[in-house]
Amino acid sequence: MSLALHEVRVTLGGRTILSDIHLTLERGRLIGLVGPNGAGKTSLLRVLAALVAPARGRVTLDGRALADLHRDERARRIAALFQGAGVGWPMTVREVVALGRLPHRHAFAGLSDADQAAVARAMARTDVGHLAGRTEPTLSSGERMRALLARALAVEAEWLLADEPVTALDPAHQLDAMAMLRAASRDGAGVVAVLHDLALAARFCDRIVVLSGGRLVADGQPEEALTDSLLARVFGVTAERGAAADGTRYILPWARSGATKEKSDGVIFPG
Ligand SMILES: Nc1ncnc2c1ncn2[C@@H]1O[C@H](COP(=O)(O)OP(=O)(O)OP(=O)(O)O)[C@@H](O)[C@H]1O
Repeated sequence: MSLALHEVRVTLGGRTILSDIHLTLERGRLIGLVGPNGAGKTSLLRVLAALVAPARGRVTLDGRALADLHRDERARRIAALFQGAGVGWPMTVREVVALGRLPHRHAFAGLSDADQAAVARAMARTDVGHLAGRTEPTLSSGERMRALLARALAVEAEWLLADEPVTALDPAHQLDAMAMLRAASRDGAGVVAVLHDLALAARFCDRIVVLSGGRLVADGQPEEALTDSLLARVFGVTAERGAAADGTRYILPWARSGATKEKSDGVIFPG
C-alpha cells in the first residue's frame, strides 16, 4: 500500500533537479509537498506519476517497479493533475470529467452506470455541477482547476497526485478543495498535493514533505516539519503560530525573516 522513491536522482536538460530522494508514501493520508519556487516539487510529482524516469534509483508501487506496470493499470491506480493540463479542444466540463473514467472503460464502450455515478460524485465534490454544459476555454482559472480536479477525482484511483490544486481558487473553494482532498485520503486514497500555502498545508495535511534545492530537507507532521528554523532557512519567512477557536493549531507565514523593512507604499526593500 505504498508509493516509494528509492535513492532517486532526476536530471533534466543536463541539470540535476532531484538528488538522493528516499521517500515512502502511504495510502490513507494527505501529504503536502512544499518548498520554494524551483525546489523540484513538480518534478517529484512527475516521477511519482511515471511521467519522468529517474536517472538513478527506483520508484515502486506496492513493491513493484512503477515502470513495469502496464500504462492502463498505472492510469487506473494513479490519478494526476498537473498545472497547465488542458484538453486542448472545446469539450464540456462533463465530458472533461468523464475523461477520468477512460482507464476503466473498454475500447469504444460508453459510460457505464458506475462511470456515470463516479462522474456525478466528482462533480458534486468540486462544485462544478452548474458548469457541466460549459466548454473548457470559457471557464475562469479557478473553475477550470475545479473541473480538472473533478476529472482526477473521477478516476477514483488509489493515488491522487495534484500539482498546486488550490492556487487559483477563492478562499471558500480552497477550503472545500483541501477538505475534499483530505476526505479522499480518509476514504483510503494516498493523496499528494503540491502546495504553496503553508497555512492550508499545515492545517489540512497529515504529513508535510519539504523540498529545497532538489533535496528532501524535512518530513513529518506539520508542526514537526515546519519549524521556525526551517521556515527561515528554506522559505526565508517567519511565522505566527496559535490555536484556532476549535483547538486546531495554525501556522501563518508572517514576515520575511532577516533584515527587511516595509515602506508605506507596501514595497519591500532589503534592509
Ligand atoms: N525540462 C527541464 N529542463 C531543464 N530544467 C528543468 C526542466 N523542468 C524543470 N526544470 C528545472 O528544475 C527545477 C525544478 O523545477 P520544478 O518545476 O520541479 O520546481 P517546483 O518546486 O515545482 O517549482 P514552482 O514552485 O516554481 O512551481 C527548476 O529549476 C526548473 O527550472
